[in-house]
Amino acid sequence: MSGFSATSSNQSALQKHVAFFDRNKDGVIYPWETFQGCRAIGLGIGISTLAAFLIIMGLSRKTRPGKFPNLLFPIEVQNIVNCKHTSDCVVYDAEGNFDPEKFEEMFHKHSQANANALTADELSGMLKANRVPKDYHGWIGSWVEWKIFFYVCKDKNGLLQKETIRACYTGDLFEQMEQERACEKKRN
Ligand code: HEM
Ligand SMILES: [Ca+2]
Repeated sequence: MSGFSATSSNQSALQKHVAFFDRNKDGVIYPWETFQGCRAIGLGIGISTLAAFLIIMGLSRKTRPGKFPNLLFPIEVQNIVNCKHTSDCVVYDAEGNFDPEKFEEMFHKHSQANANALTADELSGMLKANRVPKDYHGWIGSWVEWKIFFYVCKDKNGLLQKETIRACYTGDLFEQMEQERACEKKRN
């Protein structure tokens, strides 16, 4: 354990974004917790398994600088900022805080059909515009994050709403989705 409470109020937005996947709130995210978190927000078994493997194997080492590799692939929530990549939207600053100005700028630049939502085409355009030349790792990272996000969170008109995107950045979204799913299950 990292000695860090995953629920502390001085967490950065990026720490909150990932803390949802730390199911037992001990500050460390294991592959099975990523799987459970993905299932809790409604992803299928196949994609949740794939996400758990890819995220954990890609990010674990970066959050454990100087530590011996661990085959359980733990991700330390405290150090998640080390996993930031390039070719992103720069809405998370270098410390992993949410930058409201950059968020508005992103919408200003890329939402055309609707002021408060992105279409699939606008999203693709944004990903292309963010690409730093030859930064293939960053291209893939951004593509996977945004395409899964769009697929899971688009509304019935095929739009990704601005407030949904804001909640993804601030770390509230996954919690909301889990609660909504739980309510739906109760109703049915
Ligand atoms: C299905 C679940 C998830 C979705 C849909 C998702 C989606 C996103 C999106 C849309 C961004 C913004 C990227 C940008 O600004 O261009 C982001 C950022 C990020 N996410 Fe997630 N995420 C998920 C789960 C996770 C998990 C489990 C982790 C790690 C434990 C993680 C780590 C990160 C990091 C490190 C960033 C910052 C990237 C950067 O600024 O360079 N995400 N995510
Ligand atoms: Ca944990």
